[in-house]
Amino acid sequence: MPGELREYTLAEVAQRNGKGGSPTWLVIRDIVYDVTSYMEDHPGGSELITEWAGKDGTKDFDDFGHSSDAMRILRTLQVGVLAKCDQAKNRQTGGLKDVSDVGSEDNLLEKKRSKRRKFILCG
Ligand code: HEM
Repeated sequence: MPGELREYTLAEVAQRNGKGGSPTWLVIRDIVYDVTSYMEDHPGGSELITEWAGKDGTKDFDDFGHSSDAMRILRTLQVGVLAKCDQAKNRQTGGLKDVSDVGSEDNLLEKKRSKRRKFILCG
């Protein structure tokens, strides 16, 4: 569908880690970004981004407390969204901000759906 963003698994993102001529992708809050063209312009240096190449850099990105300018640049670099199954995995490994979410009905439903998607998308 036009305008709809492709889903990528963490494994697919990991293949775009800037090595061997691949582009540099990273995940921030379940969105997949291609930051290849921005690396050299990054005020914090390219090394900080390289550290998170092919991975989920949400925590470090947030820890710095980037400005709305940074968010605006980020939006222009979006290439996709993280596959739902991996979003769930991220939450289980500490991405979940609010522990009260864990047992909610929505969350359980989402977990069930995620399991199904896991089978389809993430093997
Ligand atoms: C995930 C890894 C990242 C880390 C750890 C990180 C860290 C930092 C740090 C430490 C600075 C401060 C540099 C200084 O003042 O000397 C900075 C600035 C900045 N970064 Fe990042 N950064 C990351 C990714 C990104 C990405 C992906 C973008 C945008 C596409 C971005 C955009 C900016 C901008 C615009 C600034 C200037 C200050 C501001 O407007 O917030 N950063 N970053």
